This record gives sequence, structure tokens and C-alpha cells, in this order.
Amino acid sequence: MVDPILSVRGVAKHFGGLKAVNDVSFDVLPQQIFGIAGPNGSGKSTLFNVMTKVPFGPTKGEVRLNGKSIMGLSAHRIALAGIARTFQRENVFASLSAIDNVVVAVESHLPNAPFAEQIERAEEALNLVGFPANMHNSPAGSLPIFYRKQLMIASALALQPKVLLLDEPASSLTGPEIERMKQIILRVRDNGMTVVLIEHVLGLLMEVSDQLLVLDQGVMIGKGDPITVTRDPIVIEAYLGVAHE
Ligand SMILES: Nc1ncnc2c1ncn2[C@@H]1O[C@H](COP(=O)(O)OP(=O)(O)OP(=O)(O)O)[C@@H](O)[C@H]1O
Repeated sequence: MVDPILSVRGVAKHFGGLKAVNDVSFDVLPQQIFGIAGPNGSGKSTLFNVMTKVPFGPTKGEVRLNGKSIMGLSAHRIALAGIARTFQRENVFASLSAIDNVVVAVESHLPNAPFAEQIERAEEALNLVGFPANMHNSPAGSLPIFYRKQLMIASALALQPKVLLLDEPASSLTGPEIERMKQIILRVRDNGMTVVLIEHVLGLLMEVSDQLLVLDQGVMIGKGDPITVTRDPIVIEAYLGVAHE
């Protein structure tokens, strides 16, 4: 049996009386694409926050990477240990060039790496997401949304993570762009990484996910193979029914 690369055990995050994430546990196997769905405010992004400690850790519970707890690590160390993430909003440095955005991400985590290595990592990551070579020097702020999303993913990939957490990479994209995003996610997996994918675009989630977890009000209401999970009446009522209205 294959050991999980990522284990989340009894994780909770409380904001005062609000249980934004409430006793969530799951395992992700190496090179899986693990999907997370749920209505707005169900705790998906908070789950990523507590897994990466950006900006806060959990109230309770434990996250393990390759069997080793990461709870004692800082956000910086968690990223170096191999968990990198993106955010719902593509937060690029608008005045920097595309490639400098990725180099800055590398530099902030590996300040002692030689500049040539920082550039090499940035170029590799940009190639992996298919960012056009002739746009490496374009100011990031001038780029259309798809390219800014590519940059944000490349910035995470340049850390050469074992596990990539993607928070709604398909939001605000057109149909053809969602298809291109799907190819990027599959390519990342095919390059040996494990992907945890939060997404509201259910078509994408269903097409790429090996396993699917559904949250509702911080609680896990479904977990398993995507087809079985999305046929569960509890999941349909809490989420899919609403989504298909
Ligand atoms: N820093 C915070 N302080 C207080 N409450 C918070 C904080 N961050 C999130 N919440 C609350 O926790 C709950 C879960 O929010 P979260 O952003 O994780 O949901 P989500 O499933 O990612 O939603 P969406 O799909 O809209 O992105 C919400 O009720 C939200 O208002």
C-alpha cells in the first residue's frame, strides 16, 4: 500500500464562536489530484491557510507531510518542506516583469541560492505552466488574468514543492481558458507533484480529481471518488443542488 504524502488529521480553525473548519481529516496519496468543493464560506480557503500557516495555523489538529508533522514549522519552513500554495486572487507584483515575479518568490524562500539558480527555477516553472517565452519581460500588471494566474502558479512551482495547493485557479476564466488550466494541472501532476485543488468550477474538479472532499459550514459532508460523492443526496442538497440552480 502507498503511504499518503499529505495527512490532515482532526484539523479545526475557530474564529471566536465560528467553526470555520471543524474536525476535517483526509489523506492524499503521492501524485494524486485531490479536489475540494463546497459552497461559499464552507471553509475551503481556511483549510489551505491552516495547512500552510499563511497567515495562521489551526486551532486543533495536525498536518503531516510524508508522515512527519509540520505543525512545529513556520510558514516559511512549511513551504521549504514542500507545501506551496496559490491564492484565490492573483496577487502579482504589478510593476515587476513576469519573470521577476517568479524570481522574487524564489528569492524570498531561498535568499542564499545563486542568482543563476533562481533564474533557472523561475524559467523552469514558467515553462511548466506554458507561460509564453516572449512575455517573460512584460510587466505583470499589464497581463490578462490567465497569464497572471499562470504567474502565481509558477511562483509556487518555482519552490519545487512536493504538494501544490491551488485555490480556485479557474475562477473568472473563460471556457477555453479553463481547459488550458486543466492541462496545466495535469502537467504538474505528470511532473511528479501532488495537487490539492479547491474549485467552484465543478466540471474541472470532476474531470481531474482522483478523490473529492466536500465541505459544508466547515464540516466534511462527503469524501471519496468524485462520482460517488457527487451522487450523495447530502452533498447534492448542500452544494450541488444550489450550484445547478
Ligand atoms: N480571518 C478570518 N476571521 C474571521 N472569520 C474568517 C476569517 N477567514 C475566514 N473566515 C470565515 O470562515 C468561514 C470560511 O471561510 P473560507 O474563506 O474558508 O470559505 P471558502 O469555502 O473558501 O469560501 P469561498 O468559496 O467563498 O472562497 C467564513 O464564514 C468566513 O467568513
